[in-house]
Amino acid sequence: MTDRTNSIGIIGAGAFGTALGCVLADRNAPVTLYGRDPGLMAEMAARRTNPRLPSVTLPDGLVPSADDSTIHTHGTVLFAVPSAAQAETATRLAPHLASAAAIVMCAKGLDRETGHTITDALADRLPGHVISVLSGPGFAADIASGLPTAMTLAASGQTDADRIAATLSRKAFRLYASDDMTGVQLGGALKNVLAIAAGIVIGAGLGESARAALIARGLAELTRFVVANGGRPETAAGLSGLGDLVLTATSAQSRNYRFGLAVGGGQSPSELSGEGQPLVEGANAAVTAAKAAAALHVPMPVTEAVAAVVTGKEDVATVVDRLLSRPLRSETA
Ligand SMILES: NC(=O)C1=CN([C@@H]2O[C@H](COP(=O)(O)OP(=O)(O)OC[C@H]3O[C@@H](n4cnc5c(N)ncnc54)[C@H](OP(=O)(O)O)[C@@H]3O)[C@@H](O)[C@H]2O)C=CC1
Ligand SMILES: O=C(CO)COP(=O)(O)O
Repeated sequence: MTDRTNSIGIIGAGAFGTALGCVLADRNAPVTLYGRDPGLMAEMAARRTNPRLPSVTLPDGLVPSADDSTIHTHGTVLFAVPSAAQAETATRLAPHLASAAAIVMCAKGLDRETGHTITDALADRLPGHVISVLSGPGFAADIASGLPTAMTLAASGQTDADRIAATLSRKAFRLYASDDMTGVQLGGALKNVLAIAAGIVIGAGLGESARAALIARGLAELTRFVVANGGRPETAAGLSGLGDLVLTATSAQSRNYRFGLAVGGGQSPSELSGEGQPLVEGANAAVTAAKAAAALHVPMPVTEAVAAVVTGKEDVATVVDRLLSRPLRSETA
């Protein structure tokens, strides 16, 4: 029987929740993976596979479940549902959580209602719980296959961050601890926006030199946004900012990048969104971040351009022309 303080539960049986379950589960320390569809969870338990991560066989220690009533048995609970579902998930699960359970928020986005970090929205709904965030470069398929990955685990206190990072780290899944919750989350949200932009650049045939420029200037605006919101520039330069930006702005494994490729190639953003389409968190994040940046007077030309394109207000040619017409300035200004 697993000790409750060491027991891990994962909410959300999508690609990332399943990958985390694969890397964390052990025959002697099982991990429960909670999904909302009882039929799918029963099928996963029987077939030992998840259609959202088809390349992977689920390890013996991973237990698919649709029964929220056992959530109180876990000392650490990972919320691996998309950004837009995090707040409602917290509200729904609050009565089921053990009072001392540590929460790990695993999505990359912003709270759409408030424009703040998602952990702020969780803290309002889960008083008394330590709330942390897991973010950084790591594709679900790579993590689940046991390939080496490194991500950041942030909590508001370094001691909590160190403890939770130690609980969740494995030999090939290395978590670096941080106390910069804001920097880590804004980096994760904005790298998705920039991955869309990088995909558009390549899809529109603008070339790899233009993409390199986009990545560097995108990192500059990501850093400005992090700092304006109270995060640290070195967090933006770390795994959750630069690290994840490099990964998702250069790999067709990224859904945000693939979305950008299709839009750059002429497809309409509205056709690529909604029911049945892959999750693209950067589209909403672009709109939310552009609004927040305007309120803070932080210049974010790439984010504004992505927001204009994904909402159908402007086409790719128009925003590219505008970006190329910006006055020249000092690189570090
Ligand atoms: N995939 C990856 O490589 C990585 C993903 N992430 C982050 O993880 C988060 C989840 O992404 P990922 O797992 O890939 O996405 P998927 O689309 O693969 O899965 C999303 C999961 O969340 C469930 N879900 C959606 N809405 C709700 C809701 N309202 N209540 C309960 N469950 C819900 C879905 O259930 P259903 O099937 O019933 O719709 C599905 O199981 C994102 O924020 C992403 O940025 C982070 C790092 C890597
Ligand atoms: O965040 C990711 C890897 O670190 C996954 O990116 P996508 O959501 O764009 O697929």
